[in-house]
Amino acid sequence: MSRMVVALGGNALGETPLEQREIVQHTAKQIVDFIEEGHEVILAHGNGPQVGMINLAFENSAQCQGQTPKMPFPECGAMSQGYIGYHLQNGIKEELNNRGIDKAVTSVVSQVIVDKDDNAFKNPTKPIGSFYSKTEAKKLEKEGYDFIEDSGRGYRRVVPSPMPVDIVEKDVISTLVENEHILIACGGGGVPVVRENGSLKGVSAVIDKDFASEKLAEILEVDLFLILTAVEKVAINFGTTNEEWLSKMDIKTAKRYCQEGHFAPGSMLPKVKAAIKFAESKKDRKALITSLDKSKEALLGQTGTIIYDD
Ligand SMILES: Nc1ncnc2c1ncn2[C@@H]1O[C@H](COP(=O)(O)OP(=O)(O)O)[C@@H](O)[C@H]1O
Ligand SMILES: NC(=O)OP(=O)(O)O
Repeated sequence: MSRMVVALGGNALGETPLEQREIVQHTAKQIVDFIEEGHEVILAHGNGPQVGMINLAFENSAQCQGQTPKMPFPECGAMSQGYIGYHLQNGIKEELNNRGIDKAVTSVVSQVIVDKDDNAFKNPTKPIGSFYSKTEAKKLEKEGYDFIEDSGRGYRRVVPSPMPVDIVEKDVISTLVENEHILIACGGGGVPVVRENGSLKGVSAVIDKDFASEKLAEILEVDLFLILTAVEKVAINFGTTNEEWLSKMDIKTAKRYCQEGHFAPGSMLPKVKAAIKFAESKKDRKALITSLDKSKEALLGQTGTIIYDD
């Protein structure tokens, strides 16, 4: 048995509300398998497509109707946490009930402190929302939005993504975990906030959920940081004829591969960097990157990519 933070990627959630509810049923089964095996699970999740959808809906509505207020970005992030947490906690609770397991499942709307002087505010890198064609992206750039090409999958809007410094609700999160609640926290990387004159102020950004989950994993002193995404393993020379899928990387090798540019920024690079950060935070800590569907085999050491301190 181990305590683990599980970071869920986009493919564990889906894009539309209907799709998300259906996909989450499948995700919940895998998560409850971990719980049934005796693991203590704390879930974090992404929100790129969802926060983009919420923000765009409010912008379109404000333009067309003139009745809906413009929704600030931190509020959009908080809405995405509530919306995804609602589906996840119900999906997991239902699966627990089906298996006769009596455990409480709770989502905590989490705020994550960032540094107001983080360079990320000058250089937007975090893809949000859906994919656009090059022509659509170029048109929207003229309206003031920033776009990047995302891992060969099309163009996506990007927003600043500062690094997490601390988690505001860390004490309540720890208490709930100690009391054996199944917890969903730091959804979408947490609502980014800065401290200003003794209060918290939301800022327009999306924190990378891999880095926020890593912070959560350190605070909760978990044994394993499990990053679940669309691929079973991490590759070097990804998408080329020399592609090589990796079963393990020690920290030094992983850092070298990062420098050599093997991992795409905004997708695999933050996962590998977060995994390195966790593995080097304390002796014997390791991170595992794999897909949701292969996670059981990966926990048995049969697949996935382990990042460890040798
Ligand atoms: N070196 C690499 N090895 C494996 N996958 C990579 C690599 N570089 C980029 N990727 C892409 O990164 C994707 C995972 O990132 P992303 O979809 O942004 O994550 P998330 O699961 O958090 O939503 C993979 O599905 C793959 O297409
Ligand atoms: N906040 C965040 O990292 O979301 P995605 O994982 O969906 O990009």
